[in-house]
Parts: sequence; C-alpha cells; structure tokens
Amino acid sequence: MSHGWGYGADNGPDKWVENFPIADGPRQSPIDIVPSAAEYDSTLLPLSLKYDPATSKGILNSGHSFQVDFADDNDSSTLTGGPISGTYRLRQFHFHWGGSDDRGSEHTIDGTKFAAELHLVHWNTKYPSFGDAASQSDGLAVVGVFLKVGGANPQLQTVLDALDSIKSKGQQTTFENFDPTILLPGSLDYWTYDGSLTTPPLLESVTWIVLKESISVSSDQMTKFRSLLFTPEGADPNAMVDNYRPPQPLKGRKVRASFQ
Ligand SMILES: NS(=O)(=O)c1ccc2c(c1)[C@H]1CCC[C@H]1[C@@H](c1ccc(O)cc1Cl)N2
Ligand SMILES: [Zn+2]
Repeated sequence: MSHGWGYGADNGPDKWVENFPIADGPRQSPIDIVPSAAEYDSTLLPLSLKYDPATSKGILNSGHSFQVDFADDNDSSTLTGGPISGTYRLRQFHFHWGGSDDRGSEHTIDGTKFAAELHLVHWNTKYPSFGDAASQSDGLAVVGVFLKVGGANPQLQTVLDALDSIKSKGQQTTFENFDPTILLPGSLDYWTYDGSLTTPPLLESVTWIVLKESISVSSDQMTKFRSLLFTPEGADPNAMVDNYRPPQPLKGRKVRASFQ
C-alpha cells in the first residue's frame, strides 16, 4: 500500500505533486505575503465572525495536525462579511508549527516565518456539505492567524491542556464549550487572496483571509505542540513538528488588503 502524504523526506510537500498534480496549479497556498505589493481595497467589508461555543464538539489528532471540530448542521457559528459573499459555517480549526521557534507558519510576511499558524476553516452554505464545498472554487474560507513567540497565551493554554489525551494519531476526546473568538487578535485587519488547501488534496477552493495582527505564544507553549505524534499508538513514535507547506508561486494573483 502506498504510504500516505506527510511532511517527511519521502512523502513531504516536494513529493505531493506525484499523487496530487494540482500541487503545481495556478492558485496554490500558502504564499509569501508582501505588504508593500498588496492593494488596499476599500470595498472589502469588515470580517464578521460569530461563533457559538455550544457548537464545539471534540479535539482530534488527525496525524497531520490536531483539530477542534464544530457542529456545522446550522448557522450557529459563521463567517460573513470580509471578502466573501453569503454565509460560511465554521467546520474546524487546526494549527501548523515548526520543530523550533524560528519556523512553523505556512504563510510568511516578507519572507518572515512565525512559530505557528492557526487556521479556522469555514464552508459556503450555498453547498449542501463541507465535502461538496471543498471541491468548489468559492467553497471554503480559511482565516489564518500567526502565532508569534513572546508572552504566554492563556486563551491558547486551554487548547494545549487537551493535547495530553490526543498524543497519537487517531486519538480524540470531547472538547466542549470552547469559543474560538478568544484566540483572535484585537484587530481583524486582513489580507485576502484566492488559494487552496495547504495539504492534500490541495483543492483550489479556498478564499484565504490572513490577519495582519498575530497572537502570542510562549516558547514553553510551543514545546507543548511538539509533544504530539504523527504516529499511532504502538508505532515507532515520530514527533509532530514541521507540519507546514512552504510558500508557493503567486502566478499572477493579486493580494488585497482590508486596511491602508
Ligand atoms: N490547511 S488548510 O486550512 O488549507 C485545510 C483546511 C481543511 C482541510 C484540509 C486543509 C485538509 C487537511 C486534511 C483533510 C483536508 C480537508 C478535508 C477534510 C475532510 C474531507 O472530507 C475533505 C477534505 Cl478536503 N480539510
Ligand atoms: Zn491548515
């Protein structure tokens, strides 16, 4: 059986194109954001993120990252406004991070990498389900938030405290009454561009909304991210680190800014 995709030398981002030719497509993510080249667009609306903590369900080690899943059978937790039209429902959030504090984010700013990046994944309710939306050019909207090493982040700590029970691939536990709004920075100023999932199947269905302001994370908290394993219980342990795809070619795309 062919080994699945991952982040190692044999199955990492440079190899994904073998099974997912779209890896070389016209709107791949992440990208390096160059603020001086971004165009301010006064028609961009403010982001409207309305999350109901009652929709948070559980936390899972997916073997690629860990994710907090949300009930998305109604419009309790939504993204509206911003660059998108209509209503997108929150499906999950997850992170990408590095083996050391000098790397880990997927998007970069003028080439600068952050220690980690949070992705809040939403799907367009004009489609019947996440799976359907994931294959449509306007199907998904992902809000990206950079984690910059500095002071400890108490709001993040509640998520990190759950990681001891999902150390290995496939492990999950309940994670209720969590409002992801507390993870967001004070400003919702953003850059936006048309892109893709940053992991296989790399579908070109994502409107990316990357916040200008980062949130803080301490070096000790980063160590907690790195305590997870890519591998299932009983297998040779492989630390879950460097689960990020490097920036991809812009291929003529415009990056717009919601702020001047
Ligand atoms: N980094 S990211 O924000 O660009 C991102 C966002 C959402 C998803 C992915 C990556 C990948 C991660 C593993 C599954 C795949 C996707 C998915 C999940 C379940 C499915 O049934 C289908 C798909 Cl496509 N979900
Ligand atoms: Zn992601």
